[in-house]
Amino acid sequence: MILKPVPISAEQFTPFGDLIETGSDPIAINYGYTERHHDLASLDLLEQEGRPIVSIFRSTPLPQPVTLNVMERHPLSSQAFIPMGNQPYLVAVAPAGEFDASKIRLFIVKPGQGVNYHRGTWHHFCLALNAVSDFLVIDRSGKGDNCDEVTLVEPITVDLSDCEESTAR
Ligand SMILES: NC(=O)N[C@@H](O)C(=O)O
Ligand code: NI
Repeated sequence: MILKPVPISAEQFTPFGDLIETGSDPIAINYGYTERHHDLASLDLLEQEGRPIVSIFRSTPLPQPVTLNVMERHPLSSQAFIPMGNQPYLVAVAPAGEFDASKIRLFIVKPGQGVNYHRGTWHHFCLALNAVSDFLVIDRSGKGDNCDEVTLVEPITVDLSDCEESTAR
């Protein structure tokens, strides 16, 4: 199957999680020298005495044409990725619940945008593009098996041919 990514939007990502980006009504703090773009993601990290943790994922781009063979979910927690560099990246998601490959959605995400997968949202592991890319990751440490993985019966080839958002920065 071939999929073309579409630019992510908060509305289109709502079934899967939160889009983390600056908005139009920040709170002025620090004597007006800082805009607080407040409370952007619903973190769900405490299940079964879970502990929120902050990590950095240094991700190497998959060879092109990018081919997706697996999807995963975290049944016990959310997982947030905030890019630390200037490269776009890909996000592949499917609704929580029984995995349905026909419901996979593929997004291209700008360097200034992060994503927070809600608990149980199926997603592909971190998909850097163009260059090795660092992501700040907020997820859960704790008891229990928190990663289910499925292998795609039909791998997905990502078509970036006319995706101007995917070009290197
Ligand atoms: N395995 C791991 O910590 N990372 C994945 O969950 C991922 O979504 O990249
Ligand atoms: Ni994950």
